[in-house]
Formats: sequence, C-alpha cells, structure tokens
Amino acid sequence: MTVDAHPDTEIPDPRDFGLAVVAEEDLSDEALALVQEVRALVDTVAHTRAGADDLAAARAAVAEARARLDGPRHDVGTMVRHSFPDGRVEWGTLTNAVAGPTNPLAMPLRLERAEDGDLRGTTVLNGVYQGPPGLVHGGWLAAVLDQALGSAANAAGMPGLTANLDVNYRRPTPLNTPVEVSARVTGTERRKVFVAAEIRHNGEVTAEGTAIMVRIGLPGDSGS
Ligand SMILES: CCCCC/C=C\C/C=C\C/C=C\C/C=C\CCCC(=O)SCCNC(=O)CCNC(=O)[C@H](O)C(C)(C)COP(=O)(O)OP(=O)(O)OC[C@H]1O[C@@H](n2cnc3c(N)ncnc32)[C@H](O)[C@@H]1OP(=O)(O)O
Repeated sequence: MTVDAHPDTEIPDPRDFGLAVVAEEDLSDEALALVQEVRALVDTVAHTRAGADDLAAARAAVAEARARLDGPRHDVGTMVRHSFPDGRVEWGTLTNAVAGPTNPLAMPLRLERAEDGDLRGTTVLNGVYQGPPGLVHGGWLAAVLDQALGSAANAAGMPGLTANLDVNYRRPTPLNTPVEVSARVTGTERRKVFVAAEIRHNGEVTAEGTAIMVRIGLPGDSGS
C-alpha cells in the first residue's frame, strides 16, 4: 500500500457527469444569511415552549416564507466549486448534509489544509443533533466523520464514494460547543483510498473513524 496524495489520473469534473456547477463566490449574502436564520429557526422550533398563539403565528409566517421561495430551484446534484488562490479547485455538493453551504441542516463543517497536511476545522453541533441527553447522536458523528474522510480524499485529488466506514466512539461528544475535526489520507491501493479522521473536544478524541473511499472513475475510464 502506498501513501500518495498525487492522483495518477485527471480529477473528475462534475460537468463531465452532467451535473450543474455553481461557484461558491456567486452564492449571495442574502442566501447565506437565510440559511443561517433557518438553521437557528430549526433549533428554536425544536426547543421552544411558546404558547399556542405564538406557535400559530410562527407557523403562518413560516408558511408565507416558504410560499415566497417556492420558485426556481437548484437541481438535485448541483455541485459547488471552491477556488483556491493557487488556482486549485475543489467541488462539493451544494446541499451536502454536513457541509453544503445552502443546506440549513448542515452544521456546517468547513475544513482547511493545516501545515501538517491534515484537513482541520471546527464545528458546533446544536441541539438538533441530539442523541442521549446533552450529547451528539452517534449517527451524526458518523456523518461528520464520513464527510471529513471523503473531503480528505477529495482534497488529495482523489474524490470517491465511501465503500466502508468504521467508527469508534471514545468519549461522549457534547452539544452546543466547538469540536475539532481532522482528517487525512493514509494510503492508496488501486482505486481504494484509505483515510482516517477524528473528532475532538478540548483536545480529547471523542470519536474516530477510518474509511475506504473508492475513487470515482472518469466517464470512459476502464476503472482500473
Ligand atoms: C457520482 C459522480 C460525481 C462526480 C463528481 C465529481 C467530483 C466529485 C467531487 C467531490 C465529491 C466527493 C466527496 C464529497 C465528500 C464526502 C461525501 C461523503 C461520502 C459519502 O457519503 S458517499 C455515499 C455512501 N456510499 C455509497 O453510496 C457507495 C455505494 N457503493 C458503491 O457505489 C460501490 O460499491 C463502490 C463505488 C464503493 C465500489 O464499486 P465499484 O464497482 O466501483 O468497485 P469495486 O466493487 O470493483 O471495488 C473497487 C475496490 O474497492 C474494494 N471494495 C469495494 N467495496 C468494499 C467494501 N465495502 N469494503 C472493502 N473494500 C471494498 C474492492 O474490493 C476493490 O478493491 P481491489 O482494487 O483491491 O480489488
């Protein structure tokens, strides 16, 4: 098994798969502010103890907002292009459940390459992601790890699909507080990309995962 972050084939371009692409810098401030407001709204709705009058008024206001937005939509599968100053580009799904910039359900998770080569980022999982009292649901932790693992392969120029995901929960992960996420490629073997990731709270690992990502073949590739 080799550890090689340099792909030996061209990086897949979503347009070659017939997918629409939007540039991250073209997402409007208004759209991003709305996403943030709705994210906060979901947490508020989940926890409110408001009375019937306020609940009814809020429902009407939300219904009106939804009707106002019920027009043209991005196609499912639309990708968002992130351009780096050095000319490198990366793609992600616009409404990705963990990192999609327009998805109010996404935490969101933003990962950047650190000096040691790992992807690192900080996120906060609010009460919407609750499992045991006050703690993050294990399924959502797996989702955060899966995203970080996929992003590590993607950032190394080897985007793929998760074939196998192995998660260990070491300590309870608290809600509503920053947690650090890190991920890296640990090896490659043919189309398989081996990746590892951790979630830490106050420097202590609360959950860790490894995965095998199988690289996406280019249209027309032999797949080897
Ligand atoms: C879709 C095209 C989009 C194009 C977009 C362009 C750019 C993309 C940019 C960014 C997007 C990327 C990342 C985003 C970040 C994170 C997202 C989170 C990740 C996910 O949320 S992702 C959803 C869940 N995921 C699935 O929905 C996969 C369902 N599944 C399959 O689609 C197939 O199952 C597949 C493709 C995995 C393999 O199928 P296949 O036919 O292509 O390949 P094959 O079976 O030949 O396996 C090849 C080698 O992998 C080994 N292998 C296979 N399976 C294994 C297993 N389970 N355990 C251990 N080893 C395994 C074999 O043993 C062989 O190994 P060997 O080389 O040694 O023989």
